[in-house]
Amino acid sequence: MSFTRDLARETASLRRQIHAMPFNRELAEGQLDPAIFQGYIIQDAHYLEGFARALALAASKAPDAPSVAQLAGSAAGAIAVERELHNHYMGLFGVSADDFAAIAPSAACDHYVSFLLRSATIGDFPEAVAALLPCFWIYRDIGHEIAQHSGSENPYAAWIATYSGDAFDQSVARMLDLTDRLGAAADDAVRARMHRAFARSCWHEWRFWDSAYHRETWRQPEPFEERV
Ligand SMILES: Cc1ncc(C[n+]2csc(CCO)c2C)c(N)n1
Repeated sequence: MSFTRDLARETASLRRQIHAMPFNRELAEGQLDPAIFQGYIIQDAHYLEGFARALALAASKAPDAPSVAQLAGSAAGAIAVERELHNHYMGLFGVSADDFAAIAPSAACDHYVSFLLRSATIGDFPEAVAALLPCFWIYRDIGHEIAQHSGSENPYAAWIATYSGDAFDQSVARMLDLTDRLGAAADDAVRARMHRAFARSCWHEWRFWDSAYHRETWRQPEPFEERV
């Protein structure tokens, strides 16, 4: 069995739950509250920049030139493709660059990005790749599943088309292939770290949608009077 099949089997339950999340079900039906999608897309723009940085850091650790080119290319592609998608939706919702700059990353976004950056800096190359994989793989599966039963009149059609398109499929296939090769060459200790990093990122994907759906903000302490 390939290494990525193993990863899929271990995270099957969480991945099924991601498909069943109200965010994704309502998005598929075109019924997702635009305010929720707006909050999501703003957080996703923050996420994307951190994700591209993590890809670029991982690229710098790659053991061969084709892998450097693949990951650095995905970093550039992530910024380009997603900027287009985000500009489309931010324009539609009337979110200006200043509005965006005034909204800080959510706790879920910050946590996910920090995890990816940590994996790409402190982790070794296989671990970094395993942490980066769910972002590709889960979005492809969600994109395809939603595209199967969603009409062109769906307000989220541009988002759905991005993640169910051929160009994206190809970059996911390359990432799966790289992970399989790394998993096959790894010893047990490295493989265990890859499994852990992959599962943690799958959880972060779940958390990112959950937090967007509930429009979560940072918890703050109650204000209190200082006694002097
Ligand atoms: C939280 C979150 N996770 C994954 C993606 C999907 N995604 C973002 S960049 C990229 C690589 C190539 O474009 C992919 C697949 C997202 N948008 N938001």
